[in-house]
Amino acid sequence: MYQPQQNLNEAGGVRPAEPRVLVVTAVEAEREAVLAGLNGDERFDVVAAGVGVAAAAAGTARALAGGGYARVVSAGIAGGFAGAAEIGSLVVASRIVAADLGSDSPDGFISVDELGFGSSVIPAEDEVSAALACALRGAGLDARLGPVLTVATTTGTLAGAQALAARVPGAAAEGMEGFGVAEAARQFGLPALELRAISNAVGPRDRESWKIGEALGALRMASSILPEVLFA
Ligand SMILES: O=C(O)c1cccc(C(=O)CC[C@H]2O[C@@H](n3cnc4c(=O)[nH]cnc43)[C@H](O)[C@@H]2O)c1
Repeated sequence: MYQPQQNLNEAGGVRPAEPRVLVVTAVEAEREAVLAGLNGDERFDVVAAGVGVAAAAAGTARALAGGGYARVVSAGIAGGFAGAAEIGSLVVASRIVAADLGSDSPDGFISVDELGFGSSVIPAEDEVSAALACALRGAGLDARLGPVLTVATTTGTLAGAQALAARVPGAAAEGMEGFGVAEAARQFGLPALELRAISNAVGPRDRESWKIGEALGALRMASSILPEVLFA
């Protein structure tokens, strides 16, 4: 994984002194889509930290340890919940929810919050996330604010999708990294937002229906809007 050195860019040149934005994706294809959208904007560092919340948190913390950042963005593809986010659309997180962080029981899921062991929700609806959703729509993109769930296992059944939608009212999208990125940012005292491009429907596993290329295209388009919003 590329480890940005705060004072030098990838070509070895001196970086701009202004606070920077760290964008964290899971895989290289997502990182390349974001970089294409940013079109060489050196105020951003983009790292592919790996799939899943542990890799996301560790990779984010590793990058932030170098200092110099003002904000963190978790970006990538995601599943969309029926009626909330269609394939090819974009979701900006109003809340970043660790939706399976807790305990199972005969009476159903018990969240870590209910267990008294911490919080599974990181609020993300601030003026910046709202401005991003607005700017995306202003650019003609299908974008909305909504809760983005982080799970350890991609949902693969209708019952699973229904259980998550009942657990998190208004759930818009499901990914596997956002809570890890946002928690690492929180521990560094930095704001975080999550931007997801929808590649598939959350529900019965149907690999053939995934539209990863379309979602990566939407992610690239959305990334081109980030500078005007994050450095307004
Ligand atoms: O089940 C499969 O065959 C399959 C094929 C390709 C990719 C997957 C993933 O689980 C990708 C996980 C990866 O992409 C994000 N993502 C995209 N859609 C979803 C989703 O519906 N639920 C959770 N995560 C999703 C995620 O952030 C990972 O980085 C499976």
